[in-house]
Amino acid sequence: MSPLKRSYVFDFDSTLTRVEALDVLAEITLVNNPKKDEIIEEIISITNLGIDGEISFTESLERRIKLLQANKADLQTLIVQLKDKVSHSIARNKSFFEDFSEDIYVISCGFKEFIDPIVAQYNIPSERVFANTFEFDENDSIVGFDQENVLSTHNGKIACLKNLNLEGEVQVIGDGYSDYVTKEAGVADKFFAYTENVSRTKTTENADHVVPNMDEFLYVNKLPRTISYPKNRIHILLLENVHPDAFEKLSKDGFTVETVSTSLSEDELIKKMKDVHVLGIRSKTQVTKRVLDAADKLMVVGAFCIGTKQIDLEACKENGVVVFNAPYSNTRSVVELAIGEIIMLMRSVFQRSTELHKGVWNKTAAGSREVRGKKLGIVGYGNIGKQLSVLAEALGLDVYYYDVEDKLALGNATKIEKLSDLLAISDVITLHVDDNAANKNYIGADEIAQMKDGAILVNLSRGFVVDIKALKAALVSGKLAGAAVDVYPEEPAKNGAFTTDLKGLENVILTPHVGGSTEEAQKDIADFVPNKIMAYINSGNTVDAVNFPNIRLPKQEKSHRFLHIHQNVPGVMAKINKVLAKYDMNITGQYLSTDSKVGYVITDLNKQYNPKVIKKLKEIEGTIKFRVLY
Ligand SMILES: NC(=O)C1=CN([C@@H]2O[C@H](COP(=O)(O)OP(=O)(O)OC[C@H]3O[C@@H](n4cnc5c(N)ncnc54)[C@H](O)[C@@H]3O)[C@@H](O)[C@H]2O)C=CC1
Ligand SMILES: O=C(O)C(=O)COP(=O)(O)O
Repeated sequence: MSPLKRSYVFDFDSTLTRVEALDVLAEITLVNNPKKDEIIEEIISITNLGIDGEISFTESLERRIKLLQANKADLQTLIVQLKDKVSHSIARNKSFFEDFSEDIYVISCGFKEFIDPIVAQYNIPSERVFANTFEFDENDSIVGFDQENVLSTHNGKIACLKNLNLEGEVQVIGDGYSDYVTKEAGVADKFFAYTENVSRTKTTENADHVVPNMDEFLYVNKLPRTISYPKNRIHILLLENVHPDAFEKLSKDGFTVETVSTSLSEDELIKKMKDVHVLGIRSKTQVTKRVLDAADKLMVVGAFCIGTKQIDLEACKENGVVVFNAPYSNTRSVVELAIGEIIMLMRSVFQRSTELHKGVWNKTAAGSREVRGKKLGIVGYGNIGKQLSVLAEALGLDVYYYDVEDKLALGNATKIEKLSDLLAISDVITLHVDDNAANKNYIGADEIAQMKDGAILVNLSRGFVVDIKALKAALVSGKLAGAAVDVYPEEPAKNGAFTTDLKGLENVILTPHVGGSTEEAQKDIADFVPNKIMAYINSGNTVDAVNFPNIRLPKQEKSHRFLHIHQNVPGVMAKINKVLAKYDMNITGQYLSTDSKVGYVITDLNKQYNPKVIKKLKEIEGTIKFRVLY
């Protein structure tokens, strides 16, 4: 059976290019006109009236041309600009236009003078471009257009297509109502509403398919494409009020992104995970084995924070799910809050403030001390502990630290070998250990007893690190002069009611886990984590993954990329390469990295592949996940 003959009829403005060409021409011709903005606004509104069918197209064209005051030289400038404004996914799939050139037509109510040179780059010859033509006067000024051309008239595209009488299935791809009506009139078999640049309800609600880009169009039609699976089909779920920049960035890259402002319970999450490819969370959402087992399509979890113990990292690995976090973005914010709280506690500022709020003036120096010269004991000298060390020293604090790992002292900080020694000498103890479960109740009654009388405790790490009952007892008895607590053993999934045993105690600063909640930190995280997610989804790069072998293989031109995640058992690589050899595939790059449980291999191949090879690779025993990138 011969393959179905198809003709592909593309619109030009806002479909093949990201812009309406006459709007761009207006920007060029009106550059020095004091009424430029007003006129451009008028042109845009006339353009839209015409596209939506509110006024006749001829009228829209006449009115716009009059306002434009353009000439031939302006058209040259326009062409140069339009060459840079081809729709991204069209440019990405240039080979489709080259390979299917004979079946591709452009029917536009724009003008051949600027369309021809743009689409010629895509191998579409002038004879398959149907559009209007300008009329010029003796000074090369544009004074009108060829009124005989059907495309200058209302519903001109219908007449044009009818005249062409194209063979086979006629598919029209465009963003405007005038494109849709070809289907309605029966001269097109299928209408694809193209929404990469603009989405018009009147067009999308009537379409056979709404295609957000060329990848989706090619996917729906089972045509060759540069991306094997259109990104708009990749569903990203962002929980816990992740900064909106993440939504922007990921949507702009073509993914379908859904946001939820709160965390979700295990059962709620399980219900949602069926169609989720990428999950973004912060410190609250528990990504358990049950959640992962319900998430067949899941490829990545992005922790938009530092801590990752809320995620079952081993189960992720076993399911071939890569986890990224943002290890640095919010560290400075935590450090600044710690410094501020240490000063506030040393000065008893919250007591004085609370008294005054209640109408009591209590001017006193009792229990109010400078930080200068006091001993600060940092427990956990990691990314946060180290930065705090430097800033605290600049304030005149005498810095000591204890870490289970051998960490180099920054500045004049002094390393202490035993926690008990650090507890005994410090005026302020601040906790910055990691979220490892082994740190549960790390600071309990015994440790507090070892602290100086009247010392201060700050916890911005994890709630379970401190035994809250022991802390309360020490604050009530006066053993400790104050505390700042940002994190709690149990934290709510969303904003609202909350209580803790520490509520109501004097000189205790309570904050709702906001150590890393600054605009700067959240913005930076919303840049950092999406970059990691995109690098993995788009090219297979796992550098900086917290649970996975780290690989980056530079992109190679004109190659296909296969990603294979498998159990790390002997012989899998040999089997992969045997399958590739059997199907005569030429490997141009291959990189394998393993850890004790999984192996991850990226293979680049420079030949068209037989689809059977994919099936065979998926069938290899021990395969966890397999993906073709391009
Ligand atoms: N309150 C908030 O909003 C935020 C809290 N955090 C929490 O802050 C903590 C520290 O973060 P980073 O400095 O980025 O982590 P990190 O991993 O860079 O440093 C942690 C350090 O603690 C040390 N450590 C672990 N257990 C220890 C123990 N029992 N005794 C002594 N040292 C120990 C480690 O060796 C490491 O040097 C983490 O728990 C993180 O989740 C981080 C950001 C925001
Ligand atoms: O980065 C971390 O580990 C934090 O504790 C901050 O978490 P959050 O993003 O504020 O839920």
